[in-house]
Parts: sequence; structure tokens; C-alpha cells
Amino acid sequence: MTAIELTDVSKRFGNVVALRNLNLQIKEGEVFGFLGPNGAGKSTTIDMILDYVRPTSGTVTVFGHDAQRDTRRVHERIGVLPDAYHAYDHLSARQHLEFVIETRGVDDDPMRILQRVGIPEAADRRVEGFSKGMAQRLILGMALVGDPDLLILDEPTTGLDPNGALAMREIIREERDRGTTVFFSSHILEQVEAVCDRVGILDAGELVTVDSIDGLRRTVGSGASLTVEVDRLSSGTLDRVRAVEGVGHVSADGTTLVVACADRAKKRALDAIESAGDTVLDFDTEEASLEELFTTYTTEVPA
Ligand SMILES: Nc1ncnc2c1ncn2[C@@H]1O[C@H](COP(=O)(O)OP(=O)(O)OP(=O)(O)O)[C@@H](O)[C@H]1O
Repeated sequence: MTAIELTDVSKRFGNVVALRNLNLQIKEGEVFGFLGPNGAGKSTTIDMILDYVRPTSGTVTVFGHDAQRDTRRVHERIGVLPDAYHAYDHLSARQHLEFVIETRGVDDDPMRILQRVGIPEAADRRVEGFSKGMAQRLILGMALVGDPDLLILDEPTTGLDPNGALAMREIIREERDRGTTVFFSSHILEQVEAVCDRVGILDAGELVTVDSIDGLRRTVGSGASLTVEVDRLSSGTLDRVRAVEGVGHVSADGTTLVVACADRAKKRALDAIESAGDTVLDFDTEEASLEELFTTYTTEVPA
């Protein structure tokens, strides 16, 4: 069965198009990484799955239930680690879990969950003194209450130290082994790469690719990072290079340009630099990493 299905989903906030014609199917039992830079539309997508936000057009179903009409049934099967969750400062970690256990009508043991997320010693401490990472672990614990069939984790490694990020990945793997579907949003490719079966890359509201990590790697195999040294950098050069088909992200530091591009586009990128009036003094190419592939697919939001 399909765990999540988004069909022709668009979302507009006033003049801002947050999502454009999104079509995506997440299979039951898969760990899906939802990648995209800030503002790409990841949280909006998650909010629509949970019916916190309604699509301007299109439909969203979760385990075959319409997210808008059958919201309660959808929520019963989902555990969520939201992008921003404000814990109750004066309550302890144990009390937070007890609250969720009661709300969900299950009989989980709060201590067992706190052990799983690695903060059992903080069970009776008030959450106001928690570090960001401890709070994030608690919120993950809250998402795990009732062994949900679908875990939605919005930027789950935010605030976690390397050990915390590792613990998060271990929990995701355990959940996958249990058959849980995991929908995991992040702008950090390496977090997603380590645990996901498939990834979707969202950019400026559009899904630019959906593939397995291996599939992405095969694409990367034909990609390159081109570093070019020029005598001077004219004002129009970057735009000219960006306009070349097969060229992704382009950045410049002084007279050094770094161009993420498909192999076939390397020569055209060099020609574009010369046609802008700059002289190429030297260049070097490297096979692109997955990280560079991500930047090839996405556009940087200007600061
Ligand atoms: N309630 C809202 N009102 C107006 N615009 C909104 C609203 N919510 C989101 N947007 C806009 O929709 C776009 C997508 O935002 P969204 O929060 O979904 O991105 P994101 O990929 O989750 O980003 P981040 O990684 O920064 O959390 C952005 O341009 C954002 O400004």
C-alpha cells in the first residue's frame, strides 16, 4: 500500500507559490528523504499531510485516507517531530511523554522511550533546563509513542551533536526494520544519505528529482565540479555560465569560479566564460559528490 500520496498538489500563500504541482508517492515501509534548501516547501508539504495547511489544489492521502476528510484516522497512524515545537518548560520529560501516551490512548512506558532516545537520566528534570539536543531527543520520543506506522520527521537532526545525529539515524533504522514508513525532511544531504532508501529533491516549490541514493550516484558519475581561474571576473559572467544547459550551481571567490555541471556541459561553460570577455588562465575538474549534485539541482537563495 502507498503510505503517502500527493497528487497535483499546489499551494499558494498570497503571491508566494510555495508548491507547484507536486506528485509524490511514498511506499509503505520505505525511508524517504525529502531534501531542499531553506524555503523550498518541505514544511508546507508536511503541514498538508497533517492537514495543518490546506492545498490550493490537489489531493493528499495517507494510507488511503484523505488528509482533509479523515484527518483523525490519519493522525492516529502518524508520529510527528515538527520543525518547531515548543515544549512546556515547567513539565518534566516524563510528564511530556505521559501526556502524549494518554492522548493517544496507549500504554507505553515513558522510561523505555527515554532510554531509546538516550535521555533516561533527565526523566524528572523540568524541560526548561534542557539543551536544544536534549529537547530534540524528547520530541523524537514523543513522536515514537504508540509505535506509529508513519514517522514524519521535519529536520530531525537540528540541534543534535554528532552522537545525537547518530542516535537519530539508529532509531530510524530500527523503525524501518519494524516496518515503519519514515518521511524525513532535511537540508543536510549526508543525514539523508545515511538512512534513506529514496530521496526527493525539492527546489523553489518544485520536485526536481526523485531517485534512490544509488540512482543519484549514477547521475553524479556523469557530473563534475569545474574550478576555473580567470584573469578577471566581469559582472555578467556568472549569469552567462548559469544560463548554459547542464550547468547547476555557480559560485565565485575573487577570480576563482566553481561550476557544478554535467560532464557534457564543461566545454560550454568554459566557452561562456570566454565569451563574457574573461580569459581562462587555468581549470580543473573533479567528479561531483552527492553534495554537489544537490546544489546542481537546487538554486541558492540570495542572502
Ligand atoms: N504561512 C505562510 N504565509 C506565507 N508564506 C508562507 C507561509 N508558510 C510558508 N510560506 C512560504 O512558502 C515557501 C515554502 O516555505 P516552507 O517553510 O515550506 O519551506 P521549507 O523547505 O520547509 O524551508 P526551511 O528549510 O527553511 O524550513 C517559502 O517561500 C515561505 O516563505
